[in-house]
Amino acid sequence: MTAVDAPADNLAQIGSLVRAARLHRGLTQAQLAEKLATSQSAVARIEQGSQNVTLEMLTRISGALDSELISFGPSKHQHLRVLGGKPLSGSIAVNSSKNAAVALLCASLLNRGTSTLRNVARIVEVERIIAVLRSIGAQVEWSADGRDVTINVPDDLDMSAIDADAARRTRSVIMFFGPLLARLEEFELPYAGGCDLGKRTIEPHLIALRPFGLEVTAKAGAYHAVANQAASTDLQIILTERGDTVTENAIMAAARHDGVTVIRNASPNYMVQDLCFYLELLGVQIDGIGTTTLRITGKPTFDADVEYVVSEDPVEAMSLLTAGIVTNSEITVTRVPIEFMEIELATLAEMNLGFSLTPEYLSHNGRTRLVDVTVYPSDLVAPHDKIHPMPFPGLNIDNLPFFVVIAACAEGNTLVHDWVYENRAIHLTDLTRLGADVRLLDAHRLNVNGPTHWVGSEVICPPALRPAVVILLAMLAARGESVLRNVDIIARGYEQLAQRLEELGARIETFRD
Ligand SMILES: CC(=O)N[C@H]1[C@@H](OP(=O)(O)OP(=O)(O)OC[C@H]2O[C@@H](n3ccc(=O)[nH]c3=O)[C@H](O)[C@@H]2O)O[C@H](CO)[C@@H](O)[C@@H]1O
Ligand SMILES: C=C(OP(=O)(O)O)C(=O)O
Repeated sequence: MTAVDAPADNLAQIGSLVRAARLHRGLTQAQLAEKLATSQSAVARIEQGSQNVTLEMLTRISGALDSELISFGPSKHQHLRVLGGKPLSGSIAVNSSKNAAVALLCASLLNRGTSTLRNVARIVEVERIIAVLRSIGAQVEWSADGRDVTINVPDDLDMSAIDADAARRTRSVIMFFGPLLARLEEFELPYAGGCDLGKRTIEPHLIALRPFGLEVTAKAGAYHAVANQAASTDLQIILTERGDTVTENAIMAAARHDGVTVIRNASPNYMVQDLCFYLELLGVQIDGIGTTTLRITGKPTFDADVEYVVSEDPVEAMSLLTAGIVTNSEITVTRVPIEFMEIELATLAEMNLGFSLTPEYLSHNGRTRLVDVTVYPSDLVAPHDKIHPMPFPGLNIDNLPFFVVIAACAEGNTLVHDWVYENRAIHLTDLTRLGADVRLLDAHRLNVNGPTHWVGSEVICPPALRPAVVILLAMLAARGESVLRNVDIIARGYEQLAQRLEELGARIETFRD
């Protein structure tokens, strides 16, 4: 039987599919191994994407899990059928964050020792960065339970072997610039991609990294980077934008810079804090974590075996709370990183949402403050003022789309202003297909008139992560049957979202054409 000689990215995707289907069936790796007459470690390797699998094995796995894992011929997208209009109940925990995980994976390039990242979300964005790391020579392994990742980076990286396809499908790969500039004199990175949110510049990254000696020219399909001497030992970096990944790039460059770097207008957002906590474990001294001015004392080499537990995702917290709010349910979302949800909750309080919080407790990283939030059925009203995002501390840019579906449930008129992305607001007008009155005033502003009498409908998933989830959540509110087509993009940022919502009582069925 022929082995599927697939690129690492595909093997990782097959592994993720196997794991998702196994968990959906409620089987352990050992139970699946028994059905397949193989060992648990073989199942673990398949799920890690670290083993070529035969077509025969794939067919057997499909049979054992009663799930079509691969199809031949034209690709078959995944769709969701939702039977909505029913209240949810129960409790659900927030998963660890996509944006911290990708930053930490990029930062592991700085370390010569073993970096173990615990509690990593098994999502496509993470798999893509792992595929890129593996392609240039890093050893990246998932633990048997699929929660932890260990990374070992060799002294010599082979940038010519980079998995350009995986790299081009994520924007996060731009965070290779910061750690690589201290390791390599010259390298190329494919142009970074991501969701369809309109143009996203990398200019602030190039400005921030220039004082460290990085010079970048754009060539056909790739950035050509040359690392020169840094401008001086002590550096002052003033960011032109308080962006998250640009701050992370500057921090990673500063960590390896032999001197003191002061970064001003830094983003103090959650993923930046996670990155700083990991670098502290590596021995980098960072003053000002959680503020807009960071003072970093770098080190030319790192050779430490470190473990870091990734913190909880505020955007997933917002997504799960929204599921409860739009279905007018009482649900509890546990492990909410409260520092990054305060403004969202204050805005929701102004909209008359009833909710309660437990006392704070610490995340497994020992640093991030968590609470459990219970939301109650409420008669929502539109806020007096427009809702708009700001770099942290402000209403999170990625949480804004959830306020559109919430505003559609509220009595009155809400203006939502997404000044950040050129092309994200438009995707939310798909809510009109489910009965909402959402009008695009211009590329950045939406007028939402509620409350909505939601009705089930069929919608093709927008090519943007958060708007896609917003449509799914509106379908939970909509009476009758809805179909959301081509939902693959949701797996970029959410692990098992449909299945986890089902645990709250949502009725969602996954199917393919
Ligand atoms: C992997 C990761 O961590 N991704 C997050 C990160 O992406 P990332 O850091 O890549 O975000 P971008 O650099 O694309 O910034 C988003 C947009 O905001 C604009 N901008 C940003 C800051 C600012 O002070 N002024 C300004 O105008 C940028 O020009 C851009 O249009 O931050 C975004 C904004 O929080 C989030 O949506 C992404 O989920
Ligand atoms: C825009 C987002 O992420 P990225 O930067 O990965 O595109 C997001 O998470 O909504």
